[in-house]
Amino acid sequence: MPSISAPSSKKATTLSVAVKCRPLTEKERCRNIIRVHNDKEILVLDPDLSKDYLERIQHRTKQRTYAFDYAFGPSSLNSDVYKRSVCSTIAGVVQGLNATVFAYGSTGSGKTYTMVGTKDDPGLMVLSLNTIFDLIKDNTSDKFEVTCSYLEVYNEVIYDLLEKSSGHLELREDPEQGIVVAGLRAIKVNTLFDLRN
Ligand SMILES: Nc1ncnc2c1ncn2[C@@H]1O[C@H](COP(=O)(O)OP(=O)(O)OP(=O)(O)O)[C@@H](O)[C@H]1O
Repeated sequence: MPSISAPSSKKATTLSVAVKCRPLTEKERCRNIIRVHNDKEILVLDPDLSKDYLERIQHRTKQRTYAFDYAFGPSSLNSDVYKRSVCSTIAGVVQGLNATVFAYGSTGSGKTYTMVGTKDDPGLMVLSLNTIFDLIKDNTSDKFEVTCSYLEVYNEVIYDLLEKSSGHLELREDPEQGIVVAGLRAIKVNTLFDLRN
């Protein structure tokens, strides 16, 4: 079966990609074509159920395995995602490293749920802020300034989700940091979260 994965020679990377398959809605149950194979791979079944056994074994099928740095199934909590794929990145922020965590996906794919979450299943932004403030509390020698913004890039237009009446934001050039978004320190691609010290 064909599979797509990062080259095995690539041992260290500054970019990790995680996939999270949210629980299916009632309407979607008839198109249940995603299987989380293991903690790194998902299988997308051929949605054309009319294909017979012969076609499938002769690879005349659209069934594909996709590999990621992390794969999470419908029963995974946001805290599982956070612990495995984000937590170590956040710790570096308090030591002066820049880090970006963003959610990308189509409408209704679960980006807001993953980033914001609920009271019972807090999202990555909430868990990150908890970690940041815990680390700051433990650090008695440095002074910190924490800023937070929450942006969405939708159809290539940027919106400030903390100030909905602000309309869309413009990109501007910052001579020191390259492109930044409207002077804010966070970006979001239909939910993108950027942490800078
Ligand atoms: N892990 C999950 N467990 C339970 N429900 C979930 C989960 N992830 C997403 N959902 C539900 O799926 C629906 C769509 O999710 P969400 O609103 O987060 O999507 P979105 O990608 O932010 O959509 P949009 O781009 O349209 O804002 C919501 O009803 C949400 O509660």
